[in-house]
Amino acid sequence: MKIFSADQIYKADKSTIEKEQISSDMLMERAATRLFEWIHTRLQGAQVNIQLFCGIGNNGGDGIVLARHLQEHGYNIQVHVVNYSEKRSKDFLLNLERLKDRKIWPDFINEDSSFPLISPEDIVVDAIFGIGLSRPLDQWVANLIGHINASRAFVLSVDIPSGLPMDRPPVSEVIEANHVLSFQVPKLVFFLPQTGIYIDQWEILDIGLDTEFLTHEEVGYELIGPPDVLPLYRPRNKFSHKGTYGHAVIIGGSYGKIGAVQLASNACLTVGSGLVTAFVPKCGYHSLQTALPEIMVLTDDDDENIEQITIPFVPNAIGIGVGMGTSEDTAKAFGAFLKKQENPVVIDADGLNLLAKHQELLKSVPAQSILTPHPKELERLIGKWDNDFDKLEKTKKFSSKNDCVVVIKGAHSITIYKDKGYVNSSGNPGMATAGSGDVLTGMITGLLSQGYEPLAACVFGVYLHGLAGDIAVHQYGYEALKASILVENIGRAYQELLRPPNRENSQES
Ligand SMILES: NC(=O)C1=CN([C@@H]2O[C@H](COP(=O)(O)OP(=O)(O)OC[C@H]3O[C@@H](n4cnc5c(N)ncnc54)[C@H](OP(=O)(O)O)[C@@H]3O)[C@@H](O)[C@H]2O)[C@H](O)CC1
Ligand SMILES: [K+]
Repeated sequence: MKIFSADQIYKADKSTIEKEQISSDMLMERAATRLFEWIHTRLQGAQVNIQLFCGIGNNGGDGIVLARHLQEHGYNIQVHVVNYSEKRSKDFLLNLERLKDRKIWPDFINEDSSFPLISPEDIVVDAIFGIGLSRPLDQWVANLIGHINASRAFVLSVDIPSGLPMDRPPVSEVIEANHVLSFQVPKLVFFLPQTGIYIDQWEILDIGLDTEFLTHEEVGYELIGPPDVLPLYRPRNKFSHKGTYGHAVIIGGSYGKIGAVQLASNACLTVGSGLVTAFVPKCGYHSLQTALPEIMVLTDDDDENIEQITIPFVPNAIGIGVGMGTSEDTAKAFGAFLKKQENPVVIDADGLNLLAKHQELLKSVPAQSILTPHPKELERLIGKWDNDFDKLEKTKKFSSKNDCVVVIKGAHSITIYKDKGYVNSSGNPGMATAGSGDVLTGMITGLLSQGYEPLAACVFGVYLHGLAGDIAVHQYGYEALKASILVENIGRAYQELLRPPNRENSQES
């Protein structure tokens, strides 16, 4: 699903209005009707106190229209206009008049007003600012937002939590939304660590914006869910054999860190690589052969570290770096190995740390290779960033310059290739556990080995990894979720992804 910028959303509005030959207030009516339907379906007329805080722009206008619908259906409402500017939008004013025609007179909150009491049992509709926020809030507006946050009432935000800009981190107070009803498209800020913290849950309301525009407009980011990953899946062929699915090699490990290679190799095999060989220092031989009878093991001459990498065949895919250590000898072996590679490789963990330490090695990384850093590893590679948005821009530049795919691991892992980002939607906090990244590296390597293109292997692999975690969490809970359990659930994740839609349900919806 595409993620649009504020400018693109305004363009989509304009295009819809022109094509359908409707007025802008009709689009506002449509948007607010969706809001009303969402609330009405859930509340079914319940006499809970609903306090609507409306700004003076179109986000506020949505709130005012919603108030009218709620009142017409007998809900118990209080409407507050947050009077932060004299520059009221045309559709806000129009709908304010319509509200007054129905004998609903909002109270106006100004700089010197006292704030209304909000009980924890109330529902707050936050329609103060939408995607038009362009500068820091006046102090009294920030105070009002603080007052709403302190109320412990359920807060439903219209389009985006008020105070949250679309393209940079906030500098003042932001509504902490329990639920965001966002129009038509998800917003990038929902998925970034600095801004996603203001949102518990979000949902898209389809307000019928021009599909032609939405389909053809190029975007910088996409949100990846099942409809995006399913077309990437490569079905198995009846007459296939293990050779069809490639021979992958996982290179890594050092004394005390052989487990990382075990997890990655197991994940690589479980995701479907035909054959898997692990290359480790000698100390890893017995444990790997015992733990994973299906994989083959090659060893370095050294007992504890990798000092020379020799693979006596040409693998279909290589994942390198997990548990590998960063000793000088390993760095030399890594550098020499990279120079010999022609096909994309997957580089993780200490492989990334070595690249950061010896930046001259970057030119030996084959085109379209995959780098899977967590934020600290990314910082070592690309340097410090000012904020999450800057981090993404810098990563895009790094990816373009070095022709590599970068998977920024996190709550919503983002795969970057050149000027495009793919935001993952699966996964949960239980996956923040030792070895989770090793499993991902193994999975991506296993997908590459089966013939997935590098970018597809990342987007598909990251989603499947998160889905395995989402399935596992039902049985284990967040705390007890271990990386090996993720591997055990890769098969179920495939099944879940490929499960045909329930026909009855799909007919109803
Ligand atoms: N397609 C859709 O998604 C539709 C969305 N709708 C809703 O419209 C809003 C966007 O409305 P807009 O009027 O453009 O912007 P806001 O309501 O967010 O803000 C109103 C104006 O406030 C000014 N502004 C910005 N920052 C501040 C600030 N810190 N303090 C005071 N004032 C501020 C700014 O105007 P300026 O000219 O003064 O810069 C804003 O324009 C969207 O989120 C949806 O809720 C439509 O209803 C239907 C289609
Ligand atoms: K809002």
